[in-house]
Amino acid sequence: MTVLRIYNENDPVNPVTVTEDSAEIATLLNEKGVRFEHWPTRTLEAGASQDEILEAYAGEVERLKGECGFTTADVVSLSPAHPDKDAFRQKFLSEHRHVEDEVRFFVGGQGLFYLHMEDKVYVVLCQQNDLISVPDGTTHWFDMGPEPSFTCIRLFSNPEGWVADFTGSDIATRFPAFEDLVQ
Ligand SMILES: CSCCC(=O)C(=O)O
Ligand SMILES: [Fe+2]
Ligand code: NI
Repeated sequence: MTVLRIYNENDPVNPVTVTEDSAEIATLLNEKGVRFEHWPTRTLEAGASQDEILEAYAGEVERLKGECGFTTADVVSLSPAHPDKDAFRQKFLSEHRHVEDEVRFFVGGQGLFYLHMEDKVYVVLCQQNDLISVPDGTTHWFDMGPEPSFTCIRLFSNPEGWVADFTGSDIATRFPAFEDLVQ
């Protein structure tokens, strides 16, 4: 179940809001310009290829491309067996921003997005069928946990794909990690 926790940036221990109500999560995120939707489940064979996944969700991907001007889409998938899972986890675990919206659709699995917006940190546990779009310039980080298990469709308008501008802040080290929040 998708969960949203909202913290004051200076108090990573006591969230001011915790909700599992999808409609409330969407409302609270939309208020900050963060798109949050549930897409329908599309039937996929186990071990489906990137092209098969993108084909299955072609309708939604084309809609977002049309609405937001994205030009490319890819699929990122990690499992606990991935030899570089620790390096991948660290790559996203430092606060950064992008010059374009960060759009992620969870075909399967789950991951934690930490959105540092004004004086709050919105911690969103995204799971299967969740679509989140983090507005360009929003400082954020992502924790896939010690045993990552997710498949995400990513949409880009930047021809260079995933480019991050790290803020150099250590705020991510002060907030609860995936294993602290996800059972
Ligand atoms: C699920 S992709 C990992 C998250 C990400 O791309 C990012 O934080 O920039
Ligand atoms: Fe990012
Ligand atoms: Ni959900």
